[in-house]
Amino acid sequence: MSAGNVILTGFMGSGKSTIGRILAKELNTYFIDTDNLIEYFENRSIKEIFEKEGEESFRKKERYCFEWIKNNVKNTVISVGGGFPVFIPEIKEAGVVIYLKVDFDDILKRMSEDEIAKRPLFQDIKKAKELFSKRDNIYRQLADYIIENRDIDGTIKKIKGIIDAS
Ligand SMILES: Nc1ncnc2c1ncn2[C@@H]1O[C@H](COP(=O)(O)OP(=O)(O)OP(=O)(O)O)[C@@H](O)[C@H]1O
Ligand SMILES: O=C(O)C1=C[C@@H](O)[C@@H](O)[C@H](O)C1
Ligand SMILES: [Mg+2]
Repeated sequence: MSAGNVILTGFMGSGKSTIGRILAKELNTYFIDTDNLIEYFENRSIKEIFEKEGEESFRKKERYCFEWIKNNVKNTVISVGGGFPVFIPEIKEAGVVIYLKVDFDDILKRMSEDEIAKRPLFQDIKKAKELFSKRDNIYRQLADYIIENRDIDGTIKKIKGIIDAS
């Protein structure tokens, strides 16, 4: 990867973690997932953080993560949490931002019950859908590139094209 970091954004279940991990391997570079990083630093799950301390506290931890990444991380594929760009609109300062846009119904089809259980803001499907609609605009505005409704291979191919051209 020639330039700095590649940052994947999008709603819960849009594939940021899955795609990011594969992409980093294929590019032979580093991979960071902010949700995993927070769980590692805290030695507990996001679900537990939300339950014990609430969302606001989680967002502070994301902010800390962002500052750390901005100051210390280069040439890395970074998958951020679904709300990360919403609460940290300066996200572009840390790299090229790619929004993985997937329709809500497709997200629902691909998420298992176990995966839904790990996501505190996905417990009520109606509320999750409203959140999805509210956030789409924000993701779009903060993205350098948008990739819509592709399978895993197609998404990775597109991202590689973006990296090669930049
Ligand atoms: N392009 C894709 N096509 C089909 N299924 C996918 C695709 N990308 C990811 N998946 C599947 O969707 C599920 C959720 O993906 P993933 O955990 O990567 O989402 P995420 O964007 O990181 O979500 P979160 O913001 O909650 O961390 C996984 O089971 C994954 O295998
Ligand atoms: O969309 C969100 O706000 C979230 C998405 C997940 O990746 C986690 O960061 C957490 O569950 C919150
Ligand atoms: Mg993820």
